[in-house]
Amino acid sequence: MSSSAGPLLGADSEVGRLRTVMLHRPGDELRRLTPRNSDQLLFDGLPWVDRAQEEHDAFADVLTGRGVEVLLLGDLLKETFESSGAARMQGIAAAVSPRRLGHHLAQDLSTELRGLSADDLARVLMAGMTFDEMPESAATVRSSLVWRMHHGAEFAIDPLPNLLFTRDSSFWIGDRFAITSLALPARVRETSLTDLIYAHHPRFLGVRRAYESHTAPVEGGDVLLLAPGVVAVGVGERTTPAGAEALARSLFDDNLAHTVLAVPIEQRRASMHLDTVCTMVDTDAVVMYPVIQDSLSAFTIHSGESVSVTGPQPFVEAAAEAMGIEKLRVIDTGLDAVTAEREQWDDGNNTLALAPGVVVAYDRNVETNRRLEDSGIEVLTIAGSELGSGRGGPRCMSCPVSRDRL
Ligand SMILES: NC(=O)NCCC[C@H](N)C(=O)O
Repeated sequence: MSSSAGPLLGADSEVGRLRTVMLHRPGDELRRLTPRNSDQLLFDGLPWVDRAQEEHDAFADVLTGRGVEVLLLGDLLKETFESSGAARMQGIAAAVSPRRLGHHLAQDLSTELRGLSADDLARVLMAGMTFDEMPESAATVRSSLVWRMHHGAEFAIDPLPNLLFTRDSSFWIGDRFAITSLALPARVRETSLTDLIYAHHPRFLGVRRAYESHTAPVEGGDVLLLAPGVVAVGVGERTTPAGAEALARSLFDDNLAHTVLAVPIEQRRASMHLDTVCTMVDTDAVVMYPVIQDSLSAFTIHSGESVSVTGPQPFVEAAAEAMGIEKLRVIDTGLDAVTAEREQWDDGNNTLALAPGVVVAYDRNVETNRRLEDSGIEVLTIAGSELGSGRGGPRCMSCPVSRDRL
Protein backbone atom coordinates (compact mmCIF):
# COMPACT_ATOMS: atom_id res chain seq x y z
CA MET A 1 0.00 0.00 0.00
CA SER A 2 1.26 3.49 -0.78
CA SER A 3 2.40 5.26 2.33
CA SER A 4 0.67 8.38 3.53
CA ALA A 5 3.99 10.21 3.64
CA GLY A 6 5.13 11.85 0.44
CA PRO A 7 5.55 15.14 -1.28
CA LEU A 8 3.12 18.01 -0.73
CA LEU A 9 -0.06 17.09 -2.58
CA GLY A 10 -1.49 19.35 -5.26
CA ALA A 11 -0.28 21.70 -7.98
CA ASP A 12 -0.44 25.35 -8.91
CA SER A 13 0.84 25.11 -12.48
CA GLU A 14 1.25 22.84 -15.48
CA VAL A 15 5.03 22.84 -15.29
CA GLY A 16 6.26 22.82 -11.69
CA ARG A 17 8.54 19.83 -11.12
CA LEU A 18 6.33 16.74 -11.20
CA ARG A 19 6.69 14.68 -8.02
CA THR A 20 3.73 12.30 -8.06
CA VAL A 21 1.36 11.36 -10.86
CA MET A 22 -1.61 9.03 -11.21
CA LEU A 23 -1.68 6.85 -14.32
CA HIS A 24 -3.88 3.94 -15.28
CA ARG A 25 -2.15 0.90 -16.72
CA PRO A 26 -4.63 -0.27 -19.37
CA GLY A 27 -6.14 -3.66 -18.62
CA ASP A 28 -9.06 -5.90 -19.43
CA GLU A 29 -11.37 -2.95 -20.07
CA LEU A 30 -9.53 -2.44 -23.38
CA ARG A 31 -10.23 -6.07 -24.31
CA ARG A 32 -13.91 -5.18 -24.35
CA LEU A 33 -13.59 -2.97 -27.41
CA THR A 34 -15.08 -4.37 -30.61
CA PRO A 35 -15.77 -2.81 -34.01
CA ARG A 36 -19.40 -2.47 -32.97
CA ASN A 37 -18.88 -0.66 -29.69
CA SER A 38 -15.64 1.27 -30.19
CA ASP A 39 -17.33 4.46 -31.47
CA GLN A 40 -19.64 4.58 -28.50
CA LEU A 41 -16.73 3.84 -26.18
CA LEU A 42 -14.74 6.68 -27.76
CA PHE A 43 -11.90 4.70 -29.34
CA ASP A 44 -10.89 5.12 -32.97
CA GLY A 45 -9.55 1.61 -33.30
CA LEU A 46 -9.06 -1.62 -31.41
CA PRO A 47 -5.79 -1.43 -29.52
CA TRP A 48 -3.52 -4.47 -29.30
CA VAL A 49 -3.78 -4.64 -25.55
CA ASP A 50 -0.50 -6.37 -24.73
CA ARG A 51 1.39 -3.83 -26.81
CA ALA A 52 -0.57 -0.95 -25.24
CA GLN A 53 0.50 -2.24 -21.84
CA GLU A 54 4.12 -2.36 -22.95
CA GLU A 55 3.89 1.20 -24.23
CA HIS A 56 2.28 2.30 -21.00
CA ASP A 57 4.93 0.57 -18.89
CA ALA A 58 7.58 2.39 -20.91
CA PHE A 59 5.75 5.68 -20.26
CA ALA A 60 5.74 4.95 -16.53
CA ASP A 61 9.44 4.04 -16.71
CA VAL A 62 10.29 7.40 -18.30
CA LEU A 63 8.54 9.12 -15.42
CA THR A 64 10.11 7.05 -12.66
CA GLY A 65 13.47 7.46 -14.40
CA ARG A 66 13.04 11.19 -13.85
CA GLY A 67 12.25 10.74 -10.17
CA VAL A 68 8.46 10.92 -10.48
CA GLU A 69 6.42 8.68 -8.18
CA VAL A 70 3.86 6.81 -10.28
CA LEU A 71 0.60 5.78 -8.65
CA LEU A 72 -1.59 3.40 -10.65
CA LEU A 73 -5.33 3.92 -10.48
CA GLY A 74 -6.00 0.17 -10.43
CA ASP A 75 -3.73 -0.30 -7.39
CA LEU A 76 -5.23 2.68 -5.61
CA LEU A 77 -8.73 1.34 -6.22
CA LYS A 78 -7.84 -2.09 -4.88
CA GLU A 79 -6.20 -0.55 -1.80
CA THR A 80 -9.27 1.65 -1.32
CA PHE A 81 -11.51 -1.43 -1.27
CA GLU A 82 -9.13 -3.18 1.12
CA SER A 83 -9.41 -0.35 3.58
CA SER A 84 -13.04 0.71 3.30
CA GLY A 85 -16.29 -1.25 3.29
CA ALA A 86 -18.19 1.95 2.52
CA ALA A 87 -16.11 2.41 -0.61
CA ARG A 88 -17.02 -1.08 -1.77
CA MET A 89 -20.73 -0.37 -1.30
CA GLN A 90 -20.51 2.94 -3.13
CA GLY A 91 -18.52 1.51 -6.03
CA ILE A 92 -21.02 -1.31 -6.46
CA ALA A 93 -24.01 1.02 -6.22
CA ALA A 94 -22.59 3.24 -8.96
CA ALA A 95 -21.98 0.28 -11.27
CA VAL A 96 -25.05 -1.87 -10.82
CA SER A 97 -28.06 -0.23 -12.39
CA PRO A 98 -31.56 -1.40 -11.42
CA ARG A 99 -32.76 0.56 -14.43
CA ARG A 100 -30.82 -1.80 -16.69
CA LEU A 101 -30.99 -5.00 -14.68
CA GLY A 102 -34.30 -4.72 -12.88
CA HIS A 103 -34.58 -4.57 -9.13
CA HIS A 104 -34.12 -8.28 -8.33
CA LEU A 105 -31.17 -9.00 -10.55
CA ALA A 106 -29.49 -5.78 -9.48
CA GLN A 107 -29.90 -6.69 -5.84
CA ASP A 108 -28.53 -10.20 -6.28
CA LEU A 109 -25.62 -9.07 -8.39
CA SER A 110 -24.74 -6.44 -5.78
CA THR A 111 -24.75 -9.12 -3.09
CA GLU A 112 -22.38 -11.26 -5.17
CA LEU A 113 -20.05 -8.35 -5.83
CA ARG A 114 -19.85 -7.57 -2.13
CA GLY A 115 -18.33 -11.01 -1.65
CA LEU A 116 -15.48 -10.45 -4.11
CA SER A 117 -11.91 -9.78 -3.07
CA ALA A 118 -10.77 -6.17 -3.33
CA ASP A 119 -8.73 -7.08 -6.39
CA ASP A 120 -11.60 -8.80 -8.21
CA LEU A 121 -14.05 -6.06 -7.35
CA ALA A 122 -11.69 -3.41 -8.70
CA ARG A 123 -11.28 -5.43 -11.89
CA VAL A 124 -15.05 -5.82 -12.42
CA LEU A 125 -15.70 -2.14 -11.80
CA MET A 126 -13.03 -1.20 -14.37
CA ALA A 127 -13.52 -3.92 -16.99
CA GLY A 128 -17.28 -4.32 -16.57
CA MET A 129 -19.22 -7.58 -16.73
CA THR A 130 -21.20 -9.29 -19.48
CA PHE A 131 -24.42 -11.16 -18.85
CA ASP A 132 -22.51 -14.38 -19.58
CA GLU A 133 -20.05 -13.54 -16.83
CA MET A 134 -22.70 -13.01 -14.16
CA PRO A 135 -22.17 -15.41 -11.31
CA GLU A 136 -24.72 -18.18 -11.60
CA SER A 137 -25.00 -18.12 -7.85
CA ALA A 138 -26.85 -14.80 -8.08
CA ALA A 139 -30.16 -16.26 -6.94
CA THR A 140 -32.36 -14.69 -9.57
CA VAL A 141 -30.15 -15.15 -12.62
CA ARG A 142 -31.86 -18.15 -14.14
CA SER A 143 -35.35 -16.87 -13.45
CA SER A 144 -34.61 -13.31 -14.49
CA LEU A 145 -36.38 -12.14 -17.62
CA VAL A 146 -33.67 -9.49 -17.98
CA TRP A 147 -30.92 -12.10 -17.94
CA ARG A 148 -32.78 -14.38 -20.35
CA MET A 149 -33.61 -11.66 -22.84
CA HIS A 150 -30.12 -10.17 -23.01
CA HIS A 151 -27.47 -11.53 -25.31
CA GLY A 152 -24.70 -13.10 -23.23
CA ALA A 153 -22.07 -10.74 -24.65
CA GLU A 154 -24.00 -7.60 -23.72
CA PHE A 155 -22.77 -5.63 -20.74
CA ALA A 156 -24.54 -5.89 -17.42
CA ILE A 157 -21.88 -3.46 -16.15
CA ASP A 158 -20.24 -1.27 -18.79
CA PRO A 159 -16.45 -1.34 -19.13
CA LEU A 160 -14.45 1.86 -18.71
CA PRO A 161 -11.71 1.81 -21.40
CA ASN A 162 -11.16 5.55 -21.06
CA LEU A 163 -9.87 5.19 -17.50
CA LEU A 164 -6.54 5.29 -19.34
CA PHE A 165 -7.02 9.05 -19.57
CA THR A 166 -6.68 9.87 -15.89
CA ARG A 167 -6.44 13.57 -16.72
CA ASP A 168 -10.13 13.88 -17.34
CA SER A 169 -11.83 12.36 -14.30
CA SER A 170 -10.04 14.41 -11.65
CA PHE A 171 -7.48 17.15 -11.30
CA TRP A 172 -5.61 18.94 -8.54
CA ILE A 173 -5.51 22.65 -7.93
CA GLY A 174 -3.72 24.22 -4.99
CA ASP A 175 -3.76 21.60 -2.26
CA ARG A 176 -7.12 20.19 -3.28
CA PHE A 177 -8.45 17.59 -5.70
CA ALA A 178 -11.48 18.12 -7.91
CA ILE A 179 -13.72 15.37 -9.18
CA THR A 180 -14.93 16.40 -12.60
CA SER A 181 -18.28 15.87 -14.26
CA LEU A 182 -17.75 13.93 -17.47
CA ALA A 183 -19.96 14.79 -20.41
CA LEU A 184 -20.45 11.55 -22.32
CA PRO A 185 -22.29 8.42 -21.14
CA ALA A 186 -19.28 6.17 -21.91
CA ARG A 187 -17.22 8.01 -19.29
CA VAL A 188 -19.68 9.17 -16.63
CA ARG A 189 -18.99 6.29 -14.20
CA GLU A 190 -15.22 6.93 -14.16
CA THR A 191 -15.64 9.66 -11.59
CA SER A 192 -17.35 7.28 -9.17
CA LEU A 193 -13.97 5.49 -8.98
CA THR A 194 -11.74 8.55 -8.65
CA ASP A 195 -14.16 9.89 -6.06
CA LEU A 196 -13.81 6.71 -4.00
CA ILE A 197 -10.02 6.76 -4.21
CA TYR A 198 -9.69 10.33 -2.99
CA ALA A 199 -12.39 9.92 -0.36
CA HIS A 200 -11.20 6.63 1.14
CA HIS A 201 -7.61 5.76 0.22
CA PRO A 202 -5.30 6.25 3.22
CA ARG A 203 -2.90 8.27 1.08
CA PHE A 204 -5.50 11.01 0.62
CA LEU A 205 -7.09 11.12 4.06
CA GLY A 206 -7.87 14.66 5.11
CA VAL A 207 -7.38 16.19 1.66
CA ARG A 208 -10.07 18.69 0.75
CA ARG A 209 -12.13 18.90 -2.40
CA ALA A 210 -12.43 21.71 -4.88
CA TYR A 211 -15.49 22.21 -7.07
CA GLU A 212 -17.88 20.22 -4.91
CA SER A 213 -21.19 21.29 -6.39
CA HIS A 214 -20.42 20.21 -9.91
CA THR A 215 -23.65 20.67 -11.77
CA ALA A 216 -22.52 20.93 -15.40
CA PRO A 217 -19.87 19.09 -17.41
CA VAL A 218 -16.23 19.96 -16.75
CA GLU A 219 -13.47 17.58 -17.92
CA GLY A 220 -9.89 17.74 -16.67
CA GLY A 221 -8.46 17.80 -20.21
CA ASP A 222 -10.03 21.23 -20.55
CA VAL A 223 -8.43 22.62 -17.38
CA LEU A 224 -4.98 24.19 -17.71
CA LEU A 225 -3.27 25.73 -14.68
CA LEU A 226 -1.53 28.55 -16.57
CA ALA A 227 0.08 30.06 -13.46
CA PRO A 228 -0.67 30.20 -9.75
CA GLY A 229 -4.19 31.61 -9.50
CA VAL A 230 -4.81 31.59 -13.25
CA VAL A 231 -6.76 28.80 -14.91
CA ALA A 232 -7.79 28.31 -18.54
CA VAL A 233 -10.87 26.19 -19.24
CA GLY A 234 -11.63 24.92 -22.73
CA VAL A 235 -15.32 25.10 -23.64
CA GLY A 236 -16.37 22.85 -26.48
CA GLU A 237 -17.37 19.25 -27.04
CA ARG A 238 -17.03 18.35 -23.36
CA THR A 239 -16.91 21.25 -20.91
CA THR A 240 -19.93 23.51 -21.32
CA PRO A 241 -20.19 27.27 -20.66
CA ALA A 242 -22.24 26.44 -17.56
CA GLY A 243 -19.51 24.05 -16.41
CA ALA A 244 -16.78 26.63 -16.93
CA GLU A 245 -18.74 29.28 -15.06
CA ALA A 246 -19.58 26.95 -12.18
CA LEU A 247 -15.94 25.90 -11.91
CA ALA A 248 -14.73 29.52 -11.98
CA ARG A 249 -17.12 30.61 -9.24
CA SER A 250 -16.19 27.65 -7.11
CA LEU A 251 -12.44 28.26 -7.52
CA PHE A 252 -12.96 31.93 -6.61
CA ASP A 253 -15.01 31.02 -3.54
CA ASP A 254 -12.23 28.71 -2.34
CA ASN A 255 -9.47 31.20 -3.19
CA LEU A 256 -7.90 28.70 -5.55
CA ALA A 257 -7.88 31.11 -8.50
CA HIS A 258 -8.34 34.81 -9.13
CA THR A 259 -8.79 34.64 -12.91
CA VAL A 260 -10.32 32.01 -15.16
CA LEU A 261 -10.11 32.15 -18.95
CA ALA A 262 -12.97 30.44 -20.79
CA VAL A 263 -11.54 29.36 -24.12
CA PRO A 264 -13.96 28.35 -26.91
CA ILE A 265 -12.71 25.37 -28.89
CA GLU A 266 -14.26 23.79 -31.92
CA GLN A 267 -16.79 21.11 -31.06
CA ARG A 268 -15.32 18.16 -32.87
CA ARG A 269 -13.49 15.01 -31.96
CA ALA A 270 -10.03 16.20 -32.97
CA SER A 271 -10.25 19.03 -30.46
CA MET A 272 -12.35 17.40 -27.77
CA HIS A 273 -10.37 19.10 -24.98
CA LEU A 274 -8.24 22.22 -24.75
CA ASP A 275 -5.20 20.02 -24.10
CA THR A 276 -5.57 18.43 -27.54
CA VAL A 277 -4.65 21.75 -29.15
CA CYS A 278 -2.54 23.52 -26.53
CA THR A 279 -0.37 22.49 -23.58
CA MET A 280 2.23 24.32 -21.51
CA VAL A 281 5.87 23.40 -21.98
CA ASP A 282 7.49 26.10 -19.85
CA THR A 283 6.42 28.71 -17.31
CA ASP A 284 5.79 31.18 -20.14
CA ALA A 285 5.41 28.96 -23.19
CA VAL A 286 2.85 26.73 -24.85
CA VAL A 287 2.89 24.42 -27.82
CA MET A 288 -0.20 25.01 -29.90
CA TYR A 289 -1.85 23.61 -33.00
CA PRO A 290 -0.73 26.22 -35.54
CA VAL A 291 -4.05 26.32 -37.36
CA ILE A 292 -5.79 27.86 -34.34
CA GLN A 293 -2.92 30.05 -33.19
CA ASP A 294 -4.44 33.22 -34.61
CA SER A 295 -8.04 32.48 -33.84
CA LEU A 296 -7.98 31.04 -30.31
CA SER A 297 -9.76 33.51 -28.04
CA ALA A 298 -10.74 33.77 -24.40
CA PHE A 299 -13.35 35.34 -22.18
CA THR A 300 -11.75 36.44 -18.93
CA ILE A 301 -13.69 35.78 -15.74
CA HIS A 302 -12.42 37.93 -12.86
CA SER A 303 -13.03 37.30 -9.19
CA GLY A 304 -13.85 40.19 -6.96
CA GLU A 305 -16.77 41.49 -4.99
CA SER A 306 -18.88 40.53 -7.95
CA VAL A 307 -17.69 38.18 -10.65
CA SER A 308 -17.22 39.92 -14.00
CA VAL A 309 -16.54 38.76 -17.54
CA THR A 310 -14.53 40.61 -20.19
CA GLY A 311 -13.54 39.78 -23.76
CA PRO A 312 -13.36 37.87 -25.89
CA GLN A 313 -9.80 38.75 -26.82
CA PRO A 314 -6.96 36.72 -28.35
CA PHE A 315 -6.09 33.85 -26.00
CA VAL A 316 -2.37 34.59 -25.86
CA GLU A 317 -3.00 38.21 -24.88
CA ALA A 318 -5.62 37.35 -22.28
CA ALA A 319 -3.36 34.64 -20.85
CA ALA A 320 -0.28 36.87 -20.62
CA GLU A 321 -2.31 39.62 -18.95
CA ALA A 322 -3.80 37.25 -16.39
CA MET A 323 -0.43 35.57 -15.74
CA GLY A 324 1.26 38.93 -15.27
CA ILE A 325 3.90 38.29 -17.93
CA GLU A 326 4.80 40.37 -20.93
CA LYS A 327 4.19 37.66 -23.48
CA LEU A 328 3.06 34.06 -23.60
CA ARG A 329 5.46 32.35 -25.99
CA VAL A 330 3.74 30.16 -28.51
CA ILE A 331 6.27 27.70 -29.79
CA ASP A 332 5.79 27.92 -33.47
CA THR A 333 5.71 24.40 -34.80
CA GLY A 334 5.69 26.13 -38.19
CA LEU A 335 4.24 23.09 -39.85
CA ASP A 336 2.43 22.92 -43.16
CA ALA A 337 -1.30 22.46 -42.78
CA VAL A 338 -1.31 18.75 -43.60
CA THR A 339 1.53 17.74 -41.25
CA ALA A 340 0.10 19.97 -38.54
CA GLU A 341 -3.30 18.35 -38.85
CA ARG A 342 -1.84 14.83 -38.80
CA GLU A 343 0.35 15.52 -35.77
CA GLN A 344 -2.43 17.31 -33.92
CA TRP A 345 -4.70 14.28 -34.47
CA ASP A 346 -1.93 12.10 -33.05
CA ASP A 347 -1.68 14.29 -29.94
CA GLY A 348 1.47 16.18 -30.90
CA ASN A 349 0.25 19.15 -28.88
CA ASN A 350 -0.63 17.00 -25.89
CA THR A 351 2.59 17.11 -23.88
CA LEU A 352 3.12 16.37 -20.20
CA ALA A 353 5.59 18.72 -18.51
CA LEU A 354 7.91 17.13 -15.93
CA ALA A 355 9.51 20.48 -15.10
CA PRO A 356 9.81 23.86 -16.85
CA GLY A 357 11.14 23.12 -20.33
CA VAL A 358 11.01 19.30 -20.02
CA VAL A 359 8.11 17.41 -21.58
CA VAL A 360 7.01 13.91 -22.52
CA ALA A 361 5.58 13.53 -26.04
CA TYR A 362 4.67 10.76 -28.48
CA ASP A 363 7.64 9.85 -30.68
CA ARG A 364 5.53 9.66 -33.84
CA ASN A 365 5.08 13.45 -33.96
CA VAL A 366 8.54 13.92 -35.35
CA GLU A 367 8.10 17.41 -36.75
CA THR A 368 6.38 18.92 -33.72
CA ASN A 369 9.00 17.39 -31.43
CA ARG A 370 11.84 18.72 -33.59
CA ARG A 371 10.44 22.26 -33.40
CA LEU A 372 10.05 21.97 -29.65
CA GLU A 373 13.68 20.90 -29.34
CA ASP A 374 14.76 23.73 -31.63
CA SER A 375 13.06 26.07 -29.16
CA GLY A 376 15.08 24.69 -26.27
CA ILE A 377 12.52 22.27 -24.86
CA GLU A 378 13.80 18.86 -23.76
CA VAL A 379 11.49 16.26 -25.28
CA LEU A 380 11.35 12.75 -23.81
CA THR A 381 9.58 10.55 -26.30
CA ILE A 382 7.39 7.51 -25.78
CA ALA A 383 5.71 5.16 -28.24
CA GLY A 384 1.96 5.48 -28.57
CA SER A 385 0.96 3.41 -31.55
CA GLU A 386 -1.58 1.47 -29.50
CA LEU A 387 -2.19 3.92 -26.66
CA GLY A 388 -3.06 6.62 -29.17
CA SER A 389 -6.06 4.75 -30.55
CA GLY A 390 -8.12 6.24 -27.75
CA ARG A 391 -7.10 9.74 -28.93
CA GLY A 392 -5.06 10.87 -26.00
CA GLY A 393 -1.39 11.65 -25.42
CA PRO A 394 0.93 11.93 -22.42
CA ARG A 395 -1.01 14.77 -20.80
CA CYS A 396 -4.35 13.01 -21.18
CA MET A 397 -2.89 9.85 -19.67
CA SER A 398 -1.63 11.49 -16.49
CA CYS A 399 -3.12 13.24 -13.49
CA PRO A 400 -0.44 15.20 -11.59
CA VAL A 401 -1.02 14.63 -7.89
CA SER A 402 1.98 16.61 -6.72
CA ARG A 403 4.04 19.28 -8.41
CA ASP A 404 6.50 21.67 -6.84
CA ARG A 405 4.84 25.05 -6.49
CA LEU A 406 6.08 27.78 -8.82
N1 LIG B 1 -7.65 15.11 -22.21
C1 LIG B 1 -7.88 14.35 -23.27
O1 LIG B 1 -7.87 14.81 -24.39
N2 LIG B 1 -8.18 13.08 -23.05
C2 LIG B 1 -8.36 12.12 -24.07
C3 LIG B 1 -9.68 11.45 -23.95
C4 LIG B 1 -9.88 10.42 -25.02
C5 LIG B 1 -11.15 9.60 -24.84
N3 LIG B 1 -11.18 8.53 -25.77
C6 LIG B 1 -12.35 10.49 -24.99
O2 LIG B 1 -12.89 10.58 -26.09
O3 LIG B 1 -12.82 11.04 -24.00
